[in-house]
Amino acid sequence: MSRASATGDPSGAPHVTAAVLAGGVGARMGGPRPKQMLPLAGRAVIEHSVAAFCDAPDVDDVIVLMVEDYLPEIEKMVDDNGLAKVSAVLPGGATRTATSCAALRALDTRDGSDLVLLHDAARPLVSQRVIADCVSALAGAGAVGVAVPTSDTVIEVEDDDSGAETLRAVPPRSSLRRMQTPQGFHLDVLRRAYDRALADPALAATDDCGVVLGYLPGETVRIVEGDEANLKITNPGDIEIAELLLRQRPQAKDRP
Ligand SMILES: Nc1ccn([C@@H]2O[C@H](COP(=O)(O)OP(=O)(O)OP(=O)(O)O)[C@@H](O)[C@H]2O)c(=O)n1
Ligand SMILES: C[C@](O)(CO)[C@H](O)COP(=O)(O)O
Repeated sequence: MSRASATGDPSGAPHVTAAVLAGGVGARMGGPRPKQMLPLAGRAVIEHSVAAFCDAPDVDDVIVLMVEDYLPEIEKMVDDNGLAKVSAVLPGGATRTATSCAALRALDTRDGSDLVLLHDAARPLVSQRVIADCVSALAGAGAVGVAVPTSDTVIEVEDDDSGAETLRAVPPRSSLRRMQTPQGFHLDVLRRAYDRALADPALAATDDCGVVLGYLPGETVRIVEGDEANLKITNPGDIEIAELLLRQRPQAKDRP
């Protein structure tokens, strides 16, 4: 697999774009504003997410896909905070999948050998280790997911004839993981997967690695170790948990 750069990087490393997906309204969180705009330790949730990729040495530029009404606020956030790697702030789509497609469209003119990392804006605690591991793993795979083991037993359920939920299956826990983001791709791989997925009227994806698995069956999706702290702000109370996790994290100046 070639790592040659279409962008003329003298090191030969491919160009890496991070796309921060922030097109959701945060229905489960509730409240007047999307959850990615909530304050977390003095910054908006989305600012933590964007800053993490701006700080990542492997990442060349960052695009942000945001709920349309909030685009001016995000542009101001980028300017006010010197988030200089942000190259575009664009509208997201009506579903997460549509927002991933909007990110792909924004990268239409890029070379297929470029790399893209798709990340939930709602995961503000993503670490530099996870970002670096995701990029490194793309040297050996067309797609990379980030996942953690599950300490709970995960079950499958179904409704019985009366509509009551019942247990259908208990898959072996040792092979189960909980998927996180970022998820990384060679751009040509993600393009081919979505070309096929969008032609399928039954498309129902909850993440982008799943689209590659489902529509490009021959493509390896490597899984690298995620981080329990890389939680997805989803429900009321999650901001408070993220605040606690952030307090435990060593400050940049104290890191070895
Ligand atoms: N139309 C959408 C829906 C979701 N997302 C993004 O995908 C990530 C994960 O989605 P989720 O946690 O489901 O966010 P929401 O859709 O905002 O939440 P909810 O389902 O509770 O409305 C979030 O960063 C969210 O902003 C997106 O970019 N575009
Ligand atoms: C992509 C994801 O974060 C992986 O765990 C998750 O599937 C997003 O789901 P959501 O319902 O859009 O939050």
